[in-house]
Amino acid sequence: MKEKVDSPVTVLEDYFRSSDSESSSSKEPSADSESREFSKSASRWHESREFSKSASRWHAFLQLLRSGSKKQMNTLHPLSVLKLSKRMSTSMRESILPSCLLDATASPCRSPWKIFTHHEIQVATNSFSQENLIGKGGYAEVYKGCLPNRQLVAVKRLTRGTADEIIGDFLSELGVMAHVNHPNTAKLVGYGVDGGMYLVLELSEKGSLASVLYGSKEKPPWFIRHKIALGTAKGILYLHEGCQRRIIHRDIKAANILLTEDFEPQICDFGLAKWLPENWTHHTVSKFEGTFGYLAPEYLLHGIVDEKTDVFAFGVLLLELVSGRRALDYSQQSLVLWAKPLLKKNDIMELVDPSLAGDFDSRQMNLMLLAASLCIQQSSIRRPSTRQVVQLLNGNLSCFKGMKKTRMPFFRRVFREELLDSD
Ligand SMILES: Nc1ncnc2c1ncn2[C@@H]1O[C@H](COP(=O)(O)OP(=O)(O)OP(=O)(O)O)[C@@H](O)[C@H]1O
Repeated sequence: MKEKVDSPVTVLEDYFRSSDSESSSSKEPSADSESREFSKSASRWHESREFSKSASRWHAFLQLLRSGSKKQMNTLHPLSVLKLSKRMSTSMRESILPSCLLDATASPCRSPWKIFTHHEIQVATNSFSQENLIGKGGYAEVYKGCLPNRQLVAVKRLTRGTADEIIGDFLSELGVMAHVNHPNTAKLVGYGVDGGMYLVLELSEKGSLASVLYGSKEKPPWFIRHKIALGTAKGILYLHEGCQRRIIHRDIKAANILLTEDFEPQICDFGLAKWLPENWTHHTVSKFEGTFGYLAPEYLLHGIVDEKTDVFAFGVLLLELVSGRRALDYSQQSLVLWAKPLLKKNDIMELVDPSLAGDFDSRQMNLMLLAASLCIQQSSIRRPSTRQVVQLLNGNLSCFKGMKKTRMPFFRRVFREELLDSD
């Protein structure tokens, strides 16, 4: 339907006029209690920041592996394996890592994921034929595959770096993928460690959001863009708050949002994901990784990683959904720099993708632009939490009550008139 376009701030205006007595009715996504159960007993492995160099930790790790308890093996945190593995020589790794991760033919531990032999993967992907190649990133090639039971899968073959780096990247991504379980995260079917490192995922029929937004002539209509925005926000909220550990994805972007047959978004590519202990405010990384166009200023300048890193990238993704423009265009112009002055002027007609031809729900558009402008704030403190972003996209503005008090200067500047109304 075509509707009159107001400004994103009119959403707040309406809200502040009538909301003080109103209580929130929106439902928050519930935490995934199953996945909390999943690694309760592994939590003792994560009391410290890093698996330190100390021999005692190695000893504990070896004890756990040797104890042979299936329960303990199943709940052993995959990250533990990675962090330890980085300090392992190949021969040590071979001698102590669960054999199910090293030898597909001799697996004693039962897992919900299938372990594929190289032959099975070759058959499924038609020997990695070029026709089956459906994606290529900086770290991997992704092939479409068909299993004997006719299930369609995506086989991610890790390609970048030395053998040890590939094993590290593989264990890292496998660890996170094996841990997450949400409708808006990609689904692991199994893995292979024979003749290479392979992650086998459910195939996303529609490919990635990037291919749908930029690679096809038929641009997605508004209701699909809105569904993708909300589903992606819920997926990120699950990573930040819903699963056992705080997970920061660190590479939220259109190419990492897969789409199912009915355009349900699924976050994929956990290759850069970081687990943060509960009591850490943030983590600082020295190695620069991620995708230009989506990087938060504090990450670019100081390597600071926390939930707000993902919130910033999600703001860029919202701008892509609204404008149909890439985060960085062919002349390397930043979408954020292009959009900021337009957001400030509320120049919605200039911001919105012309291919929508004005066909969108104006309230949803206002909410999305408001969410985008908050997410791409320069200062990470001023960005909303992912929970607030989900609330906002759901049309629930109650979170602004708190923000109104705690972040007055910002709100005075951006929503001055609305605040006057509500006061
Ligand atoms: N399950 C899947 N179904 C369909 N296509 C997929 C699937 N997984 C990945 N792809 C495609 O392959 C591309 C690359 O995958 P992925 O992002 O995991 O690789 P990567 O090398 O880790 O990328 P990056 O350089 O962003 O880190 C995706 O953008 C997507 O187009």
